[in-house]
Amino acid sequence: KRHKFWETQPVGQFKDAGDTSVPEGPIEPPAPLSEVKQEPYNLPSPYEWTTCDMDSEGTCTEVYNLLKNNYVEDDESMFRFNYSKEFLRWALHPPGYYKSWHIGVRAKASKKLVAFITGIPARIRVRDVVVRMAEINFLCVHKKLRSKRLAPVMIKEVTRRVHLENIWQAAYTAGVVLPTPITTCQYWHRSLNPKKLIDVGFSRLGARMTMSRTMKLYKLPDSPATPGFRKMELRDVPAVTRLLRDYLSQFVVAPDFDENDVEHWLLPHENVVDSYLVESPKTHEITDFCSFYTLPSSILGNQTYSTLKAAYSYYNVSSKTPLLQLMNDALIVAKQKDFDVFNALDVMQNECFLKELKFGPGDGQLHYYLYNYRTRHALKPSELGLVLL
Ligand SMILES: CCOC(=O)c1cnc2ccc(OC)cc2c1SCCC#N
Repeated sequence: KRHKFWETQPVGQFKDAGDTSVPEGPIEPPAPLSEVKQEPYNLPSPYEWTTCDMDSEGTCTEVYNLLKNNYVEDDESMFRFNYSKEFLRWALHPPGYYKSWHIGVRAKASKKLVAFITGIPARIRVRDVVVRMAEINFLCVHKKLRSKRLAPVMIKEVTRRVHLENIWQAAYTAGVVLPTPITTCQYWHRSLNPKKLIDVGFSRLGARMTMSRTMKLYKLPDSPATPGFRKMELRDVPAVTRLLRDYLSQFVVAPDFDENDVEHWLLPHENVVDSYLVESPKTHEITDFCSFYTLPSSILGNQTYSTLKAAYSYYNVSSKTPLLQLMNDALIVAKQKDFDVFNALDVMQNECFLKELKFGPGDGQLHYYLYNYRTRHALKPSELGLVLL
């Protein structure tokens, strides 16, 4: 398949596949900042660059509406992601973020926001090397402006602004295959509200199954089973950071979270991220942790329902409580919070609970990519310890 743009970029090229003679690491060296293009790339004449201040209520609403109406849909156009404003502010304002990396494109005449792309800084470890990277996300071009080749110039512009901060690597995901995935993950879905998922046409009644039999199959207890299972609080940040850093050290690619990162990414934030831990009733030691983020989707073309309330597995650590039991408690609290479905990728050790907790495999795949960084060979999903929003 021709990738006119990606064949010009420092990413693993399909033609080099299998060539393990090249060492793991950057594909191109950093350039002196004086050699980085100082002015923005040219857009087609009707359009102009804009920097989106997500702390501005008006701008945040414009970004929210652009994504709500034009962002990623599943292959059957049953759902479209509907990231909330609160979630977008959380996702784009981690410690050390750059407003200049929240890039919009406006139509000069109407001043309407017609496209968006973002970066946030992150420290990502690849094997034993911690690399400063940009996590690229929320690339969105208005439906009416597709195939105008806006995406390549937006990717070049965010890359330029990342280079200006002396960062030369990036991480991103896509539902499509580009040169060249470091790994390919599978989505899995655990019904919490099976009747709604059947009514919207996502799930189907199993053979010889009634609706009431199906609802019983997915029924969960009213409260978590693990003694000492409770919401995470600010005072838990140091202990959760230690627990998470130890746990993530087993994976080939994982974030290098410090306490500031844990406070931002994992402290409960209503309608954005929920996190729980197990504090041993006896020793008061924090032994386990689980978390999920809130990402609703618009349900397209359904008379009865307009929104799917979906929870997405985030970072989970089990050191004393079996991961199966910990994740069943996560399902229980997600159901208590009226989520319709609990989604998880087959990354980290998730495989060990997916089938047993009645997750079903999705038909979508998620490909993970690194920019300007070659890994010796592709990873298995179980070697990946990174969840991007
Ligand atoms: C019921 C299970 O499917 C989803 O939760 C869902 C919801 N919204 C989407 C919007 C765009 C979309 O585009 C790929 C997929 C979905 C999906 S399935 C893949 C995400 C997961 N898990």
